[in-house]
Amino acid sequence: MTPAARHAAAIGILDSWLAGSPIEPAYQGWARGARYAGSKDRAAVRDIVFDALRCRRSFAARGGAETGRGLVIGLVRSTGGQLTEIFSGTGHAPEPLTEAERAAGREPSRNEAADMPDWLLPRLEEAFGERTEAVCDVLRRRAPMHLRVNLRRTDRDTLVESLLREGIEAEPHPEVATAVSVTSNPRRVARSSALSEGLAEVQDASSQAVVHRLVPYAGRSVLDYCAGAGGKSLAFADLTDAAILAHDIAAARMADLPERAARAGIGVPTATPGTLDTARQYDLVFCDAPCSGSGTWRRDPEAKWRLTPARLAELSAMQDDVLDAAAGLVARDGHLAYATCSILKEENEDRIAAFLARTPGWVERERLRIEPSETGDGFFLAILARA
Ligand SMILES: C[S@@+](CC[C@H](N)C(=O)[O-])C[C@H]1O[C@@H](n2cnc3c(N)ncnc32)[C@H](O)[C@@H]1O
Repeated sequence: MTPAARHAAAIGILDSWLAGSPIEPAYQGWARGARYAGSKDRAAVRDIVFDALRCRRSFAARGGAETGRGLVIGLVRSTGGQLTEIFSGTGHAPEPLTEAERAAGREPSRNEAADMPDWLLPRLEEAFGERTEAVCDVLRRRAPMHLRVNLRRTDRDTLVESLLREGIEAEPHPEVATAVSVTSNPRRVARSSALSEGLAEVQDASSQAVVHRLVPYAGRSVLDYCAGAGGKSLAFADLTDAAILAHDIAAARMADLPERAARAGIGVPTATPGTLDTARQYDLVFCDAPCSGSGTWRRDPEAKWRLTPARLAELSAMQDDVLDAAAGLVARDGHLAYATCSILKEENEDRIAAFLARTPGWVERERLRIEPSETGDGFFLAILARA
């Protein structure tokens, strides 16, 4: 496919999305019909679509319309590309710009330039003050890819060498001791032998940093109460000798965990609310709570436009329920840790304040707030204990 044909494909996918289809089915619908598209074409089309999702408002302003064409015109204008080369009308390229399209388009307003829904900006300002613009700007860019070295299998330098043999360049992360930043060919990682042999797991550096901060509190037992796919359970098992139990309300989310644990040379049993022994207590109960994911919106930009005030309130109620249930499982001298990959105060500091207000006898011991940046996703962690 020519670059122009790739942009034409992205326009079609973005139009389906704007008409109400979720982005994955919209992309897959195109990909299924595009037998002529090789893996590089598919990756390039996906990149254009996701760039446009991340920068929806600013691209629509520069492109003069919130349509697939408008977003892609805005993208080309924003990135200094040649509109006449992409919109040439030849072969499978998009049609040339009309007079009206050439005349349309303007510099985005301050809110549009942040590429955030209007209702969210004041909430981000509450959390970040003068840094709000910089934080929004980070979320407009592609996310870095990080791996966690599995220390029970290898070390970071050996992992970097092993990746290089498969044409993947990577370097030690500047801040997180177990993390490696992939600097070339990230799409090869999923099928690399480093992953299939259990030398590493894909995990953002901020997720790893949260586990590092909790290692001193692990004691002899950790309950990963909202384990999901179990990335943090595996990190705990690699970094501590504590017994780890992975728990989630949805068993299906943990389906791959036993296999991943076996590959890493560790054992991580799983439980659900139906099987969890609620009479048992743990030195550390870790709640990686369901949240808006706003600290990771670079990876899932669709979610930025899908979140509503009503959904945020629903999430806050779920977060409160998780904290209440988890607190009862903490041993007398143990710790309760609450984390989200959200950057919204409502899901973070406010949830801790509400828990402490309604649950006498608990105090906050430590807090970590990680701003989304070139080095990792946004994260929040609070560590609580009985007074
Ligand atoms: C942010 S994700 C966890 C991510 C995971 N810890 C990781 O590192 O990949 C939140 C998880 O909480 C689970 N969850 C939601 N409500 C829950 C509840 N009341 N009890 C336990 N798990 C819950 C969801 O099924 C989801 O898998």
